[in-house]
Amino acid sequence: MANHWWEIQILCDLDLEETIFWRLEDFGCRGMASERQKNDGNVCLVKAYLPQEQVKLLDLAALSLWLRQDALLVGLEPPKMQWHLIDEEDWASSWKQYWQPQEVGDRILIYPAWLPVPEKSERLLLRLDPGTAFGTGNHATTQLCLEALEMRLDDLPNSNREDIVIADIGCGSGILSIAAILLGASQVYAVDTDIMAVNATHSNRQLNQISADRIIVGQGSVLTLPQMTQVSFDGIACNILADVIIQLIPQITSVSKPSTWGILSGILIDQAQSVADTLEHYGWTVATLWRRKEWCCFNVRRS
Ligand SMILES: C[S@@+](CC[C@H](N)C(=O)[O-])C[C@H]1O[C@@H](n2cnc3c(N)ncnc32)[C@H](O)[C@@H]1O
Repeated sequence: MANHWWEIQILCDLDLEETIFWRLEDFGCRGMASERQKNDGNVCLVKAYLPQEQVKLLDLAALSLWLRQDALLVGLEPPKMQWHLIDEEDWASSWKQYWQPQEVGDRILIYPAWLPVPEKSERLLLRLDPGTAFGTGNHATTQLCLEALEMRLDDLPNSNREDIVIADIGCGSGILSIAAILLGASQVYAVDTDIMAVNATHSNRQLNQISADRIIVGQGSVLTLPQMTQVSFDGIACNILADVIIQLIPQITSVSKPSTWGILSGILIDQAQSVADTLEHYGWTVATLWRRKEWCCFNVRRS
């Protein structure tokens, strides 16, 4: 049976675009795009997609109500929202039209797999077909991780970088694993509880012509890592939600060594304190906290 996706279409005042993106992200949408209307530059059409089984009709109606309230609160015309089901194939092609190459940080260019590879690029080309897995590089939480990885790895001399082994917990499309290799890390062990993410990471590794012994992927979570390797991790990247990260901190601690650093993202600013408290309890120091929109990313190290 074909998988179906909700396509949500929202016609709104341009000033509401940012708030609507925020709501849609929070709602769990994967793949969002916005287009200015040709006949009125102050109006845009936002489209967002999510798997059918993820929400019920009632949830969509509630979302529509929130959007209405958000608009009324700031004195703007309420947006017009409609939704319908589309086949997975249509979802993939609708969404692919909108996803464009994107520069992240100083060195990386995320590049959709279906576009022809540019002959020359001053940036590291990270080719990606996320399929249904999370991790296109559009999301603030992923961008924060990519920038943090760049900073961590660029700070090291080349000779040291070649020995760096990283764990990518919740690898999604494999975007962080691939970025780490492009930035010079030696090996990445990537895990995700979702088999679709594991498959996406495998195929994106191949797409980027990275050998299978440099990105090793497994289905599972932190405690799967010691079954995959005896090597200790120099760095850990984990972009999941705060509640999950808090639960995983003891396990993350158990697979790290005294010099391990960590990049933890997917944390809403309101939840930062409870993550920081748990980290401190397990002997981690928050070196820096980076913010983008309502999200933050912790750069941590063992005390
Ligand atoms: C927000 S996505 C991050 C994807 C990618 N790493 C990125 O930065 O864009 C979170 C991923 O974590 C996975 N996940 C959720 N809970 C997990 C857990 N307890 N252990 C491992 N992976 C988990 C999800 O399946 C999802 O693919």
